[in-house]
Amino acid sequence: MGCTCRNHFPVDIDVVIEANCLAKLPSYLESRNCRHVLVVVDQNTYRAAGKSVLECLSENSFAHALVCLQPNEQEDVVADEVALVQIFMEASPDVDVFIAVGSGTIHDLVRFVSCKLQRPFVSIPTAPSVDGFASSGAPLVIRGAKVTIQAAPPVAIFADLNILQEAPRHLLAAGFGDMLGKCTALVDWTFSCLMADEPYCETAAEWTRQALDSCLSRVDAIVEGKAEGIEILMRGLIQSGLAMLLVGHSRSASGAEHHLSHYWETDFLEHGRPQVLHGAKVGVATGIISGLYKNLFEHLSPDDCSQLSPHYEALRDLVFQIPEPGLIKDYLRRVQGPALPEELGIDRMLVNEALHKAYRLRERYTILRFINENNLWNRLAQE
Ligand SMILES: NC(=O)C1=CN([C@@H]2O[C@H](COP(=O)(O)OP(=O)(O)OC[C@H]3O[C@@H](n4cnc5c(N)ncnc54)[C@H](OP(=O)(O)O)[C@@H]3O)[C@@H](O)[C@H]2O)C=CC1
Ligand SMILES: O=C(CO)COP(=O)(O)O
Repeated sequence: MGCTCRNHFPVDIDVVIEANCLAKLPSYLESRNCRHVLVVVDQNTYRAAGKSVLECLSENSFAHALVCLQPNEQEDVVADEVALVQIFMEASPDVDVFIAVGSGTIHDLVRFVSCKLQRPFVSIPTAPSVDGFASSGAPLVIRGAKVTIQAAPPVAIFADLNILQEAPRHLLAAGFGDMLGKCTALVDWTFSCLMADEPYCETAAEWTRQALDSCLSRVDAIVEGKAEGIEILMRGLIQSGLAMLLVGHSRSASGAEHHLSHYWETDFLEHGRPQVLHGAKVGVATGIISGLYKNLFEHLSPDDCSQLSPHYEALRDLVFQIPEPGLIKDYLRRVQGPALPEELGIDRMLVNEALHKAYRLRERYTILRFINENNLWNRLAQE
C-alpha cells in the first residue's frame, strides 16, 4: 500500500540526541531571537535537568523564570486543569519561549499552554518514558476524562544522553512498554481502516514500524541502560512522535492497548490512587490486546461476520505477526518492567471492566469496539 494520504502536517523540528547537547541550547535560543524564557519543571525534573538548564540560561544572560508544578495529594503531577492553571498564572506576558523539562506529563502541559499563548516551546526530555515528545497532541485529563487535544509540537528537542542515562530504570522500562504498544496499535489502525474506513497513512505507519523494529532488535542494548541503548530507545520514541505529528493524530501510536491504559489511569485518579506510569500500563495492555486478537481470529471464521469477511485473510495475516502475549511479557521482563496487571495494582475486575468499556473513550474503531458492538465476548475462549 503506497502513501496516498494528502493531509500531511509539516514535520519541522530540530532534533538533537547526543551527550551534552544541553550546551547547545543558548545558541539555539539566540538563533530564534528568544530572550525571555519560561522553564517548566516539577520537583523531580528540576533535580534531573531543570537546575542545569537554569544555570545555562543564567550564564548566558537570558531573562528567565521557573514554574515548578505542584504534585497532588498522591504526590503526582497530573496533566489536568489544576496544573494548566498553574502555568497560565505564572507565565508572564513577555515570555517568548517555553522550555519543557520533564517527561510525558510536563510536555503535554507545556505544549497545550504554549499553543494557546502562541509561543514556541523547546523540549528537554528527562527520561525515555513515552513517545510524546515530538507529537502535537496533548492527552489531558479534563473533568476526569482523558482527552487528547491537538496543540503544537516543540520547535526543538535537546535529548541529552547524559541526563537520560540518569533517569530511573522504571522510566526506561515504561518507554519500552509504550513502544511495544505499537505492535497492536499498528494492527488496530489497519483494522479501523479496513473495517470502518478510517484514514490511514502508510508513511506514518512505516515510520512507527521502523521505530518499533529498531527497539525490538536492540533490546539487549536498551536493557544495559548505557548511552547507546538509551539513544536507540529515544530515537524510536521520537520517531513514533514524529509519525503522530505527520498525520495530526495519534492513530499510529495508540489503539486498544492505549484505551485500556487510559481507562485504568482515570479509574486510579477517580479513586485517589497514585498514578502508574503510562508506558508500564501500555506494555501490560499490549499483551492483553495481542491475546484478544489471536483469540478472535482463532475462534471466528469469515462466515461469522459479514463486516469482517472481505478482510478476513488480510487481517488474519497481520494478527499472526503480532508477537504472542508470552513474547510481549518476555520483552517487558527483559527491561525489568511489570508484565501483568496485578503487578500494577490492577485487579481482574478492573481489567474486565476496561475490556468492556474503554472503547468508548475514543471515537476510534478498534478490536475492542468490534467485539463489544458485535457482542462477541461469548464467542471467544475464556482465559
Ligand atoms: N503527547 C503524546 O503524544 C503522548 C503523551 N503521553 C502522556 O504522557 C503522560 C505520561 O508521561 P510519563 O513520562 O510516563 O510520566 P510523567 O511525565 O508523569 O513522569 C513520571 C515520573 O517520572 C519522574 N521523572 C521524570 N524524569 C525523571 C528523572 N530524570 N529522574 C527522576 N524522576 C523523573 C516524574 O517526576 P514528577 O513526579 O516530579 O513529575 C514523574 O514522577 C501521560 O499523561 C500520557 O498520556 C504519552 C505518550 C504520548
Ligand atoms: O499515548 C499516546 C501515544 O503513545 C497518545 O495517544 P492518545 O492520543 O490515545 O492519548
